[in-house]
Amino acid sequence: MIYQEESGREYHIKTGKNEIGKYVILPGDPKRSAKIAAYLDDAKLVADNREFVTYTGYLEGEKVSVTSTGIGGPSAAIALEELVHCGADTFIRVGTCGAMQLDIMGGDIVVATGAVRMEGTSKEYAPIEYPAVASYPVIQALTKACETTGVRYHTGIVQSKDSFYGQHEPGTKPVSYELEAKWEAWKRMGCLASEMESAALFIVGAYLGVKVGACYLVVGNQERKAAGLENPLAYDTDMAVKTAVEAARQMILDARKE
Ligand SMILES: O=P(O)(O)O[C@H]1O[C@H](CO)[C@@H](O)[C@H]1O
Ligand SMILES: O=c1cc[nH]c(=O)[nH]1
Repeated sequence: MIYQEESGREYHIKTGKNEIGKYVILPGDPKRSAKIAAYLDDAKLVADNREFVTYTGYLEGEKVSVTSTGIGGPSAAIALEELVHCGADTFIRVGTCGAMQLDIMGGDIVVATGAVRMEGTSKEYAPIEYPAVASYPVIQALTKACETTGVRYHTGIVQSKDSFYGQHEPGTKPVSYELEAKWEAWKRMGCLASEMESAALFIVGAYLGVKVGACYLVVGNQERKAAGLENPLAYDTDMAVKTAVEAARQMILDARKE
């Protein structure tokens, strides 16, 4: 890679090859990295550059890393590419999302099976006809983890976009005609929730031949609010974090049985 440092460290995430596990948990928020690392054994801070904060520790004796991706597809794609250079091959995004269907409440967990590509990054990797799909073993591990913890969860398609305020205040944007019409279409197609990184991660993961899945805390549901229904808000990501960590543990144990 043209910008790799002489030390072998990656240009943006500043990690080297033997510092990263095969399994990596990917929060968006850099402050979430330390919270996730607390669930690993013997976790150590490996690198802290820009939005990319990386810890590496162990689960069931297997090296596992955590790297934050920041907000949006561009930085998430960079993190994924550079982590793959460092030897990682299985990724779990753990994020937050806003629900779109009336039966989904703040505090629930959503597990993505795929993502609508209403963002720019994935279009620089694959033609728009190619679907952004989560990896089946990661989906399975995440749903099993939700069953184990007993959390209320939903599995299905999420929508990834670039503009947070285009989701929440579409009518204020000059392209409101497009944002509002498409939001209605995603809802009618059964999209569960909206977030910002998964489509890029699923497409870059498919291009690189690695496994990627995602789960999210539902912060709130603007559709419930619009319908005049109760709309509890939730900000504590701990259950989503536990779900992602348990899914990683599950995949590590399953790999040993094979
Ligand atoms: O909580 P994270 O992982 O950052 O995920 C969601 O929160 C951010 C927007 O508030 C976007 O990154 C979105 O995808
Ligand atoms: O509503 C939300 C909540 C989190 N992240 C988003 O992108 N949207």
